[in-house]
Amino acid sequence: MACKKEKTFQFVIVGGGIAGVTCVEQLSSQIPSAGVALITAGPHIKAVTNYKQVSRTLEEFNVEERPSSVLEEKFPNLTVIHSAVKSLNTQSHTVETADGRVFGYKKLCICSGGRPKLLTQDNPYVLGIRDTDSAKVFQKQLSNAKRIVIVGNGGIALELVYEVEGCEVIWAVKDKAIGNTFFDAGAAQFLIPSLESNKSERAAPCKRPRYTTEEAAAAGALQTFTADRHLQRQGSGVTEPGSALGPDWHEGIVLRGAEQVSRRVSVEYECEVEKIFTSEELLNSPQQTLRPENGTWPVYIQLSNGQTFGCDFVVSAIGVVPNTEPFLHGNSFAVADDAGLKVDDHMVTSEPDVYAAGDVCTACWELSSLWQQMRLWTQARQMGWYAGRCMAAHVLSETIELDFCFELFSHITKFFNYKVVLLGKFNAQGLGPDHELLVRCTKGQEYVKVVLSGGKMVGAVLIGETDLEETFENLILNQMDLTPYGEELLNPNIDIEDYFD
Ligand SMILES: Cc1cc2nc3c(=O)[nH]c(=O)nc-3n(C[C@H](O)[C@H](O)[C@H](O)COP(=O)(O)OP(=O)(O)OC[C@H]3O[C@@H](n4cnc5c(N)ncnc54)[C@H](O)[C@@H]3O)c2cc1C
Ligand SMILES: NC(=O)C1=CN([C@@H]2O[C@H](COP(=O)(O)OP(=O)(O)OC[C@H]3O[C@@H](n4cnc5c(N)ncnc54)[C@H](OP(=O)(O)O)[C@@H]3O)[C@@H](O)[C@H]2O)C=CC1
Repeated sequence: MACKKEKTFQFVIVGGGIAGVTCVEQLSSQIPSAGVALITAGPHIKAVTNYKQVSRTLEEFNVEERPSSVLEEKFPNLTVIHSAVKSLNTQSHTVETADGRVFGYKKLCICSGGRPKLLTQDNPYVLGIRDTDSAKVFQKQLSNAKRIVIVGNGGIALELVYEVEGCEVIWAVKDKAIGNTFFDAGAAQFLIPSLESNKSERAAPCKRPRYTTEEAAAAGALQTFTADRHLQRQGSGVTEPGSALGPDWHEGIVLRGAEQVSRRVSVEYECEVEKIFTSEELLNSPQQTLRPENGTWPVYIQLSNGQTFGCDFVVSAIGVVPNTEPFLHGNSFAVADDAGLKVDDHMVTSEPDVYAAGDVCTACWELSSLWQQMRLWTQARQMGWYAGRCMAAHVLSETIELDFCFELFSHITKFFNYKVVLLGKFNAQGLGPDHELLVRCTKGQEYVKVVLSGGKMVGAVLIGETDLEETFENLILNQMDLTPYGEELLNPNIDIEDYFD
């Protein structure tokens, strides 16, 4: 880094996604006189709008892309620099941008997000979806496609298989059930019928009826309850990167292929990708598993279950890799197994005066037994906000404790047009055999799962308009012994909110 330092800022934040922007906002409001620079590779920044605290830990908000001038007008001490950081020298406390400028910092926060993991690199027929540009490329290619293969079993795959129309979708998952990142097999079973119906045919998920006996009987719901509702106690065991998209990213864009069909999804379970190849490679290969249409598709994908599918393109939805390049070179950052920058309970990396937040970092403090990191919008906002507070506190020589939002994992989202709330150890993560599950399910309406450990509630999955999130959040947070209530906990004829008031 031979160039001359242009300016030194008290705080430099790298990345204009939710983590970076929230960090900037927090710092700028807490210490308005401090010089803050936001260095970001993308042309826009992300802004949280319509923020709503749903309960103690659950939050909902929209995210908008905005010109950075909006932020600069709001915070006069902020300078936004639109260029990628190409190198960082933690010894001299400087960063160099792709356009050759060098800036000094007193404290730096890396919020450079992540990029999609790709099944193969540099294959034009394998797409990852991350930012607005990659979503546009996907949309354009889809408009001419008759068949696509989606690989992966997490958030993006769940959204795409439901949203894509006018195109046959082959969904390759490596598990026995769909949506393994968010659900167990029971929830997957509940959701699968939504995939089999046309989007236009499916009933809008209804608001949860209150289950008083009279109302249920009057509405004919009692019959539904006895026929379809199952209350079970189960045994245990069960280019320049832009900012990541987020909630409802697909709502403003048409995801339609070239066919007249509405939705046609077939799921290939328990398989991984063995090979991806072009029609020429296929025709030159001696393999025997050819299908009649072979040679007519631009790309082929061979799965470990012996099936080979031709398609217009493959979507690689297999998770994200933290964007740590090129920051690592020449520095000695401690990096976690998932390639994220390790941060402690003050969001500090292993390098002095360097913090990190959002998808790029890996939480390495002693985690609460009810919280885990997932690379989500909400956590990016919470980490960016908390990193800003920690940076300010360190400059002001104040002490700061780990924020309450890291006590309990909570996430609200929507899959297959159902509201989905995840709390705590919703999939009994890390609990071993020492837990039990209570499940209540009404076909087409709601799926409620509670995870109990030692008689206490430690997690829950709520699908549909259950209205249970606040009560369950309280039960998880207060760790009340629920043994005396047993299965009554999910009895639909008991208003649980009143029960625990
Ligand atoms: C398709 C899709 C749908 C999603 N849906 C949801 C959802 O419904 N709910 C949810 O909670 N989460 C969702 N997520 C996840 C969520 O979007 C991310 O967890 C979150 O946006 C991460 O925020 P971030 O600020 O850490 O990173 P990003 O948003 O990725 O921002 C990183 C920023 O860093 C910049 N940058 C990168 N490298 C450099 C560099 N070298 N120099 C300077 N700047 C750099 C980028 O330009 C960008 O501005 C979704 C993600 C995707 C891809
Ligand atoms: N509504 C929401 O909350 C949404 C959130 N997101 C977020 O956006 C980010 C990107 O989403 P996405 O890409 O779906 O990532 P996710 O992490 O959600 O899911 C990745 C999926 O791919 C599987 N996988 C990993 N490697 C392979 C492989 N080689 N072959 C086949 N499958 C593999 C993973 O299995 P395993 O877990 O066993 O490794 C997992 O099921 C995530 O952070 C996600 O949380 C995205 C969309 C919606």
